[in-house]
Amino acid sequence: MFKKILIANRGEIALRIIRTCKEMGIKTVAVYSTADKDSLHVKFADEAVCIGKPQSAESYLNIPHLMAAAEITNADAIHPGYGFLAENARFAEICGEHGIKFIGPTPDMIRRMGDKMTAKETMIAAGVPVIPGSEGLLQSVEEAKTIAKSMGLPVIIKATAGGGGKGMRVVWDESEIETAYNMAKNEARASFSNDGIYMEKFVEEPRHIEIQVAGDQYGKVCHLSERDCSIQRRHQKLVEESPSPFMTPELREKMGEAAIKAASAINYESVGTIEFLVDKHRNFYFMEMNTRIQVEHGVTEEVINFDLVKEQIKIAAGIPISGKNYMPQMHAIECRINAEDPYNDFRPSPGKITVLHIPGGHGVRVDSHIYAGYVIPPYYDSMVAKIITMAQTREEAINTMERALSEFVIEGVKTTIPFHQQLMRDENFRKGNFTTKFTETFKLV
Ligand SMILES: Nc1ncc2cc(-c3cccc4ccccc34)c(N3CC[C@@H](N)C3)nc2n1
Repeated sequence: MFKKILIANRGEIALRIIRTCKEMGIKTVAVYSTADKDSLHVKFADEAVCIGKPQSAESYLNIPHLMAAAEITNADAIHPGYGFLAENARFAEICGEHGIKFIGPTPDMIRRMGDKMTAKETMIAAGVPVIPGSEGLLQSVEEAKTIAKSMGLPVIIKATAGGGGKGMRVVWDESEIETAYNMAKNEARASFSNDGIYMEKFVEEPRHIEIQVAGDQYGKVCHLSERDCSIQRRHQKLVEESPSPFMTPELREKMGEAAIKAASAINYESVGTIEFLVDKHRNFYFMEMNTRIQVEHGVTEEVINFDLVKEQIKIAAGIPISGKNYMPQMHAIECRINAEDPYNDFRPSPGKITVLHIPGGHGVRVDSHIYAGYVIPPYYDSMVAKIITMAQTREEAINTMERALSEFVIEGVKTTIPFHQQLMRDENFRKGNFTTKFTETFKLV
């Protein structure tokens, strides 16, 4: 087992990883930019190293600075968290070259799943349902027109180096295809230095249901049930829950089996997530595979009573997984609380927290790094807390969330708490009647 882990991240996920390391008796090294010198993860870690200026490129994305921090503290492993370098194959490779264990899958797995067309081809070969579309990357506008004609509109053009909604264009009319093709290609080249694009039939009003998976170094793979992440705004998840209100035992069985096929196809090693689109007829299609621990991993932890970060560290240390699959024993809902103004187009609202009261009580988990007097920096993403509530039924979990949100006091900055309070009271939400289009018609009053 590792003696010392450097956490190459900040905020709540850095704190989350430090907590599990402490329980495992593993020493921790925090890294921080000059803007994060007063952050909680710095205070909770056994050691802390300043790795540079506030801009991520000068600090949390700066591989030489991170490797130097790992060397001088003699860390034997690095946990990347999510975001930043968590899915950067080159970073994983460099860790290996320095004899430091990257806590995650191999660079090859990261690279293959990071290329969306390669990921899709891998899934087709594994017999996992994928969304109908072009075979391989589009080679010309003419080809795009031919495929769109044969599939019927609407279609969606995606960047193979994109993901998470970046580099996607939905086409509703044949006349738009040429423009959409050229713009998608140019945007992909500009954003990802890779202009590979492909086309799919657009699945209208889908749900986004993802399956948590884990695999060890010995070829064993399991699934740890689903999360419904359909409530999103501009591809930013806002609310996640498990079990999905749209799930049936048969669908869970089939999606779990498909997720295991997907992970087994690449001999997956670490924790990961298989994202599916589910249409109104409960047909499901592989969308993407995430090779990292995700923001919303706590929802799964609470419904199956399991520490996913501990599992990820044990897998990296070569410990075999049990291989058993897990089904939800509870209902859990997570609201992401961002320092943004929901009455002003969710504009970021950094600044000093003058008054703070964190909710508690039965069925409430809050993962957060903020404290009274903490100054939320403007340089990083705006999430300041995740409230997770769990209960025997979905209705009770929603009621507990409403109660917890009403207790949550954050003064000095604006937050999305009012948005979530209204969402919990929304009739369609309470009925589980929502798709990824939900927020397009949900207006905060
Ligand atoms: N063929 C096909 N049809 C519908 C889709 C719908 C989504 C999607 C998924 C989740 C939220 C969305 C919000 C607006 C537009 C699209 C989505 C989607 N995503 C969004 C980000 C990435 N995970 C892939 N891919 C799609 N692909």
